[in-house]
Amino acid sequence: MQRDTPALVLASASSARRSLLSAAGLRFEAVAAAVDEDSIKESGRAEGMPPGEVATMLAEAKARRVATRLDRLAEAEGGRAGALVIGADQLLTCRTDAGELRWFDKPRDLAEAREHLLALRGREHVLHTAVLCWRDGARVWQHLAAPRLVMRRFSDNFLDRYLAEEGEAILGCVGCYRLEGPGVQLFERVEGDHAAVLGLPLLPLLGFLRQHGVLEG
Ligand SMILES: Nc1nc2c(ncn2[C@@H]2O[C@H](COP(=O)(O)OP(=O)(O)OP(=O)(O)O)[C@@H](O)[C@H]2O)c(=O)[nH]1
Repeated sequence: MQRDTPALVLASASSARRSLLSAAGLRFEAVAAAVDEDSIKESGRAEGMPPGEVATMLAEAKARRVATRLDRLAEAEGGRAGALVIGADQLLTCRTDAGELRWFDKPRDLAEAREHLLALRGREHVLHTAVLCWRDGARVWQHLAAPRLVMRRFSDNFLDRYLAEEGEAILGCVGCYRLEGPGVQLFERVEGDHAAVLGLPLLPLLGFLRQHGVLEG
């Protein structure tokens, strides 16, 4: 079980990430990171960075932003800084008929979710899922997973029913699905760790937390 060590913080507003850590029995604080993800993504893409590197850069920006804020607060109150902060990010890419690599963000509304799902139908996409730990002003660990998922050629009627059933719940999901829910019906094949699909490569993270003394071996 977790020892009384420096606080563990998840720099994320993602409910799936929070649920995964809580279900694993970890005690932590969740603090949303106010970073401008779009501009970081655009500059990474403009420099020709691969999606996994952009996801890692975003995960680090989130962890660093929250860690800096918490350390400043702790110092201002004469408390102890040095929380271990977890950052994560997930990017979706899919190759188009023309062979281009299209990057997908979370959908802004259900109409855009429909457009995304039609573009992903019958194809393989990759979820570039980065997780990173930050402490005392430095990156202390990182991991990148890249699960590959193949959507079946579901019918338009199925898609209409799916969107009506799931509704806004999928707007917080980069692929417009919750694999742990009805979203699983979209798929022909899923290769990779389930937790990584949901947004947090949990097993490698738990391994680091044990090695770092946050969890007992
Ligand atoms: N419940 C669920 N969520 C998923 C699934 N696949 C992707 N996601 C979510 O899609 C989101 C990916 O967007 P990100 O930008 O990485 O994270 P976010 O939701 O904006 O949250 P922050 O970490 O605060 O940036 C994450 O919240 C993932 O948990 C899934 O199958 N199920």
